[in-house]
Amino acid sequence: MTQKESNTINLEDTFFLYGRSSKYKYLLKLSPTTLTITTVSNENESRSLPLNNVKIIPIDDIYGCLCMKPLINSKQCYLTFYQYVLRPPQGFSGIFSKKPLLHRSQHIFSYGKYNDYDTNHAEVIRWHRHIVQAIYLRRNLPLDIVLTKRDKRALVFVNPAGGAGKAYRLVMENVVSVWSEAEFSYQIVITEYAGHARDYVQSLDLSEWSGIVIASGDGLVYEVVNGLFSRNDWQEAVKMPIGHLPCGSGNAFAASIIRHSKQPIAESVEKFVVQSAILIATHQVLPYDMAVIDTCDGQRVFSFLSVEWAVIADVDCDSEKYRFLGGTRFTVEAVKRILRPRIYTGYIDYLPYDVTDDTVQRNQITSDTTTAQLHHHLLPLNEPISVDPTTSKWRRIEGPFSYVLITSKSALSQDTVSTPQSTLADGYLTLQFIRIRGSTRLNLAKTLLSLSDGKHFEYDFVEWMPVRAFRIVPAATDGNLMIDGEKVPYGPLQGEVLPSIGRCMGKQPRVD
Ligand SMILES: Nc1ncnc2c1ncn2[C@@H]1O[C@H](COP(=O)(O)OP(=O)(O)OP(=O)(O)O)[C@@H](O)[C@H]1O
Repeated sequence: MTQKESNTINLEDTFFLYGRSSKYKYLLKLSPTTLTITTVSNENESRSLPLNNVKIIPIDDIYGCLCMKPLINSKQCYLTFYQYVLRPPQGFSGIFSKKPLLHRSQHIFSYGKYNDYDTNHAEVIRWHRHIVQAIYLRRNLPLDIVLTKRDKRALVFVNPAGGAGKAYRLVMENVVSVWSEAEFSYQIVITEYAGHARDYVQSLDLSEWSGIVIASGDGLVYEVVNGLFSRNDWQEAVKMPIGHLPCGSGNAFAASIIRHSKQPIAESVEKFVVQSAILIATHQVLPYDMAVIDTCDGQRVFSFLSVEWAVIADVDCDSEKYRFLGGTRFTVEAVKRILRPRIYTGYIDYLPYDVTDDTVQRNQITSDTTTAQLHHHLLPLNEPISVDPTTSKWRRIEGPFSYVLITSKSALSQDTVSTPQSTLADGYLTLQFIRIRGSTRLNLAKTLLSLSDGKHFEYDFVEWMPVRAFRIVPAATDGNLMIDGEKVPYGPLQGEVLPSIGRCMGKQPRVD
């Protein structure tokens, strides 16, 4: 926020709380960062003031503000603030848990200082404009977006097949009201077939939209992201901010974005959707890492989440038949896999992450860069990688493995923390694996159970490291390999991190 812009946000006036007796009035003071509400006695009444008569609300906790007309003829006008804030659990739930919960509330104030409605209305409109401006400035959006996208709508893809068919209802019942409170403008497109969103973004006029929101699971995010990369102007297209409403059975992107902001993930599906809707409406534009991946059938795809092999790929892929269970499908399949573990033979080559490797900075993307050129360390997939320590920085891990996961984000679903230390843009991928040693069943059980809070990294049989690039070479000809939860042909597969190449609708953690 520039000094000039923030100086304009300074208002002070007296309001009444809607629906309450007029024994108190409320002095509202707006600054660029806070709204202060001071309760004062109404001069016509001689009442004592309540304790804590000053309430300071950070602008970061206000996600919207609306100006409303009275239903009946009146000179008063109303100003409503919508607030979303972490607070200790209250009432019955507070007995069992002290974990703070996100709470949505509204404050409706009436204003009637002047004798005519029009003057009061003009004053409330002025308050509304300044509050909206304060919320907007707190978002600290990049200048190009402020200059070109301020009044543009977001394009929202809703997948009617997503999340066991619940995506559309989740949006209508939980998102629409929040977005009207936040005055977030959008247009919904309901996807009609698998691949529709991908086709749609390939010919999208980028200048017409402020961002793209996906109301589905990670599958539709993958489609949209890869659709953007397949455009001739992919260099511009991948800068389009992507938001995720977690309406699928796997919602790792939304979970990783919320984890990055250091908010707890709301426990019910509906509240998680509301939490994401509020974050999207008030989002900052954050960069995130991706990976370029070459598969054995000659395809090049772009991953925003993970590469899975061995048990983790089996659970993700083979749980598809339990889609009707929603997120529980992963648990059901995991139990089966622990009881009958499979062994994956082969090896993994990797290039360790080295902070002094500045190839990425030296090779900036220009409008001439093609997606085929979008790597610095990969060889053609059929060319062997030298792992001779005297001549090469690449290293090899020999299998067999029971568990292999490579991630660029922290979450693998809303209740799975695969890589606890990951932020959205670390600049590296995290390779984690379990070699077949000791008791495979017990090790897998401990690992899969600890994924709920990311504590599996504490077991010494779970090995992990940050890598710049990798190549998985399975020895067998059949098995499961998944990219961002999508099955890909089984065979050698390689990838390299693309630091900060994507942009998402997220929030930096609060510094209070
Ligand atoms: N109208 C549609 N009918 C059928 N499939 C669709 C439609 N629109 C999109 N799809 C496809 O649905 C697939 C599943 O979506 P997504 O992953 O987003 O949701 P999900 O419920 O979490 O599923 P999963 O957990 O399997 O990823 C996507 O690959 C997408 O291509």
